Amino acid sequence: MMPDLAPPQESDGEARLAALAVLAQHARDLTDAVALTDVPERELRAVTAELAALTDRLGAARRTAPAQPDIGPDGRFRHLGNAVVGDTNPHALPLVIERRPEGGVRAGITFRPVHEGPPGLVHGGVSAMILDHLLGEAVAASGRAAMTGTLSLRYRKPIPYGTPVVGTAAVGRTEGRKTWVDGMIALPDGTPLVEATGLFITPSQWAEVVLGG
Ligand SMILES: CCCCCCCC/C=C\CCCCCCCC(=O)SCCNC(=O)CCNC(=O)[C@H](O)C(C)(C)COP(=O)(O)OP(=O)(O)OC[C@H]1O[C@@H](n2cnc3c(N)ncnc32)[C@H](O)[C@@H]1OP(=O)(O)O
Repeated sequence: MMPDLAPPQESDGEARLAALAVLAQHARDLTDAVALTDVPERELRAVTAELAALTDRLGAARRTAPAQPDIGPDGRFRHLGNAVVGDTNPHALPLVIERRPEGGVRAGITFRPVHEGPPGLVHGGVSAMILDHLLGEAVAASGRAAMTGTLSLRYRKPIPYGTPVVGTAAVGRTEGRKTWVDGMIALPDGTPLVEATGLFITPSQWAEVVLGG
């Protein structure tokens, strides 16, 4: 049984959502362009004025929250507004997560310069966010809906941005509403960069929820 999801907004047709996802990707590209631009000050000011006008246009009809979880046209749960995986959320990488046949989840990740923490390297809070989500998805893949209770990280090696790395997570054990789950971000050859372990708790009101594929 899926959790009760909010009814879709009238204006959330698939064509509009697809257009919003394209806009969100342009916003990500814009974010990268802002962080890395080397154009002169005069050009910066000109672009800023154009952007302010575009922000006003989008704000002409404004919601209080991004797209809420729903069931997509493929019959699968999706959360387009999510900060990590949401196609219509410019903040999302977005992470594309696969469920592994042997259990758990996997995602290829290429961090970008906007994720900078230490010079030239990925911010530890950004990798923590990705691992939090991956661990949560592993719990969901095991059929439970849960929220992070605790998350513990071991940063073994710095993560470079601009090169592909791999995130994985899998459930260890469960006890009542508690699920222990482990994950890591590693180089493609398996070298661990950040290891995570978390305790996820199924809120009592979600205890009856069994998530499908
Ligand atoms: C309608 C739509 C629904 C859609 C759902 C779809 C989901 C899946 C789909 C797709 C995957 C998505 C993946 C997302 C991943 C992202 C994850 C996040 O970032 S989540 C945000 C960050 N986490 C929070 O904000 C939690 C805030 N905290 C809380 O809400 C509560 O404290 C909560 C739920 C964690 C526990 O509340 P209680 O009221 O259920 O807990 P009590 O009944 O007091 O405790 C139960 C047991 O758990 C232990 N416990 C509780 N909190 C703990 C904690 N923080 N650490 C350790 N143990 C804890 C307690 O000691 C107790 O254990 P004893 O039974 O006595 O042995």
